[in-house]
Amino acid sequence: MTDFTKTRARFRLPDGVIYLDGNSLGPLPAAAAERVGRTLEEEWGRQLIRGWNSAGWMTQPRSVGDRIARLVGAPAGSVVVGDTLSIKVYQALAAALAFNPGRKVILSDSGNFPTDLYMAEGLIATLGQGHRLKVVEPEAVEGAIGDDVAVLMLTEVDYRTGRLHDMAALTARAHAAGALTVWDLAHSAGALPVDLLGSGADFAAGCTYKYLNGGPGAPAFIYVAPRHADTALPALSGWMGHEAPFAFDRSYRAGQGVERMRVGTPPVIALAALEAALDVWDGVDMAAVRRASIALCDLFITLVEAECPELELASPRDGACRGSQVSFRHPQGYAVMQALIDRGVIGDFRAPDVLRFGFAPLYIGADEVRAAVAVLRQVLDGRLWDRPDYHRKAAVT
Ligand SMILES: Cc1ncc(COP(=O)(O)O)c(C=O)c1O
Ligand SMILES: Nc1c(O)cccc1C(=O)C[C@H](N)C(=O)O
Repeated sequence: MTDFTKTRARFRLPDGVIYLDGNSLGPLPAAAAERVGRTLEEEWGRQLIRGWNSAGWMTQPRSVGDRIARLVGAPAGSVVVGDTLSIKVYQALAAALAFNPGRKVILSDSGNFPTDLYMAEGLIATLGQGHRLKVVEPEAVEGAIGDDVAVLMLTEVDYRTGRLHDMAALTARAHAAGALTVWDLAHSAGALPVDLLGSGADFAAGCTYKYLNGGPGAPAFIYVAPRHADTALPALSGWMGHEAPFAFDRSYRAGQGVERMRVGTPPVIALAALEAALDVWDGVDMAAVRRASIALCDLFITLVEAECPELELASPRDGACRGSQVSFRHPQGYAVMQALIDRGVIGDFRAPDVLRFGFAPLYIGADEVRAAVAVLRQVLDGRLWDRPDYHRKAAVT
């Protein structure tokens, strides 16, 4: 039984804040500062270069990968950590395309996060082999999986609306059509149970700074299905993915299994913060997280629709079809969100008009949902959003 009052106590959240933006950046785990401090003082400070061996820095990408694997339904040894999600999407897509050389279409949807589509376009240009990115509406994906598709590349949970794709069904459909799959789990890992092995996914990648709470700039992870791990082509053939990095061979030989998806030096200090964040997940049951997340999101929808009829639901109503976030539209969405943030309710805004609220049961409960809706009601009733400074867009929204 997961006790969410205990997990809540393991985060440091400022007083007076209701944090509904863990779908963009998770909060600070209370143990992170001490853990990072230890890496700085005891490991870097005292062990110096010896830390690569004695503090386990060099093997951390795999050991941390194994801890994430448990949370996304992947076997130990199939996940490795490093780089950014954009890089990991590129690597996964490149490897998937190389398995299907006779086909030229990468199929994705308009709900995908732009960086995934940009990286696909960049890869297509680099390869120069006549590939084409086909982007359809999310509802049209299944019907668009034809015999020209090399790779189906999707983000499981839509960053704007929270709409959830059926990973197992779409993967099966892609495989039946002779395509491979690449799944972006940015809004899935730590948000809902993911069954990478059971769904048959070929490749997946995700970030650790959202629901996993690894901190700003925390490294990404990549999953390679065990059946592909020793043959997948590592497009970014950096020395850390080499079979023997310290042999300093002139020629590249891909490392064993998922190790070949490593590129360069691991971000040791960021990995220390991520380790502290993953400690909170030890013993947490993803099924319990999912139940609590759906209950919180359902409560939020019910209260907002009852008390704030000027907002229009932009997320699926059925919890089973949604990630762990709820979005509403309002023509003055940006200003409304600034007014909320000023009053301690932190969500975010996605253009053109989406107010986005993430619900992470590890540190958010029903009382906070009720309090957040009461503040939202005040902001709308009093037109508290109607202030010139609330309309001036910041660089990062
Ligand atoms: C679905 C998705 N993919 C990728 C990214 C970004 O990846 P990166 O860590 O490279 O900035 C995000 C969010 O920033 C995202 O929501
Ligand atoms: N990665 C981010 C960043 O570096 C700055 C600000 C926001 C982000 C995000 O993660 C945004 C997020 N992927 C989204 O769903 O919009």
